[in-house]
Amino acid sequence: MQSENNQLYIGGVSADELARRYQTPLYVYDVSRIRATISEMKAAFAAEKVHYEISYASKAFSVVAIYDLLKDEKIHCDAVSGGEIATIEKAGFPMKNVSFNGNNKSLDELKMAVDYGVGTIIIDNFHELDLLTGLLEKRQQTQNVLMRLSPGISAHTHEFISTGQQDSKFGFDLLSGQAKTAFDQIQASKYLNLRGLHAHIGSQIFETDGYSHLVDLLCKTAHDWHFQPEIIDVGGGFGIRYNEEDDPIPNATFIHLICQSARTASRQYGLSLPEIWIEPGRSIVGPAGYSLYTIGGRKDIPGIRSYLSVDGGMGDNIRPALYGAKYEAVLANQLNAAVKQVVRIAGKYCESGDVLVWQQELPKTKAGDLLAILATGAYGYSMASNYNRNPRPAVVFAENGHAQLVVKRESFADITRLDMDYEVEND
Ligand SMILES: Cc1ncc(COP(=O)(O)O)c(C=O)c1O
Ligand SMILES: N[C@@H](CCCC[NH3+])C(=O)O
Repeated sequence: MQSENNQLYIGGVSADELARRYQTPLYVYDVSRIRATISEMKAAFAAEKVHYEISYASKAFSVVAIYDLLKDEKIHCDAVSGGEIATIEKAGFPMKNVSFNGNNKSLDELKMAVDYGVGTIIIDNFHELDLLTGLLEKRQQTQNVLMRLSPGISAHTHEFISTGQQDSKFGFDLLSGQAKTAFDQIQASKYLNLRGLHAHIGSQIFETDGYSHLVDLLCKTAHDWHFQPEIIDVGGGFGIRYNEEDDPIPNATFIHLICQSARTASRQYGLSLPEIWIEPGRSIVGPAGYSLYTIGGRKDIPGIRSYLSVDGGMGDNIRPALYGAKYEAVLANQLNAAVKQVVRIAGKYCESGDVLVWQQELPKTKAGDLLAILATGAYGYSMASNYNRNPRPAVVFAENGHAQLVVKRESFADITRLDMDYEVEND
């Protein structure tokens, strides 16, 4: 965390100046931190001397500015909806470097992907397989695809963000044999070019075992199917630090172990080492993001607790309410002042569960002070809502002392824009 004169700085710009210029609540990204993470990941792969691709998972944070940055960093990205593809297209991001995941892609979304020339479609289920094959046949066009497997591996993470277990809506089920049936169908189609296998075991993962098992399983499956994959894609999920309870494994360690496992498994199953793809979202943008809020009201309940309310909440960060996620906050305008209180930081939404930090030590605070919640760069803006008709905050990118507004704050006019003007008929 950068600080100067007891003030929080983000990308070389003081939080105070950011709040004055753009108001609060505000999402701010430290752009050089995103670049550093990508460089760290690239260096880890380069050290392994493997062919690889880092495909940023858009769901973590999808706006034009992030794709501009990824273009600059020359990595790929993964989309899961027509809306994300439209945002990627607006950024002029090379479509050949885009993959398309999702467990219920509509025909319109598949058409959009094929029309735009999305590089890789990651086929998830039989319905999609039929839709895509029909579409390509009509157009007499071929498409590069991966197959998403449901590997039956449970990562130790929150149930709602664990995706690799057998009881999951994602991917072709391996254990029941459905995946093999799908594989045969894909291989039999002259419109589908199957480049490899994909699986994702979950998110916010703090151990490496799941990935080693997964790599082994993907290679063993390929071997059993007499298939030499060009690619194995092990998904995303690398855990990050939100508060002091989190002790994440460095991205480079995950990558090293994934590559080592791939080497071992390829040798064991008689495969040439495939290209290794990862799909990290949270680990690329999460630690680089800050949410700035202005402190408002306070409620002290004797013998119970104190609530500090801020001008945002579950509409800009649903994760504490949805997953019980724990964050850490700092008093941005008194960064190093001594701790004087323990408070619960609540939002302004009409829900008791609208909490941003369950238990936070802070210096003495007063209304008007600036609070920053750390590591909110992933699944904050991307999961934001207009609950209680609150406008979504603006997004600012800060780098080398320069701040750039990249998404405008919503106005009340934006909030009411889609409500139709209609005549009420009185009879
Ligand atoms: C298929 C797939 N890839 C990548 C990700 C990104 O995960 P994370 O943001 O934890 O890296 C997800 C989300 O969990 C996912 O479902
Ligand atoms: N939205 C989740 C992670 C995404 C899981 C999707 N596979 C979170 O905030 O942690």
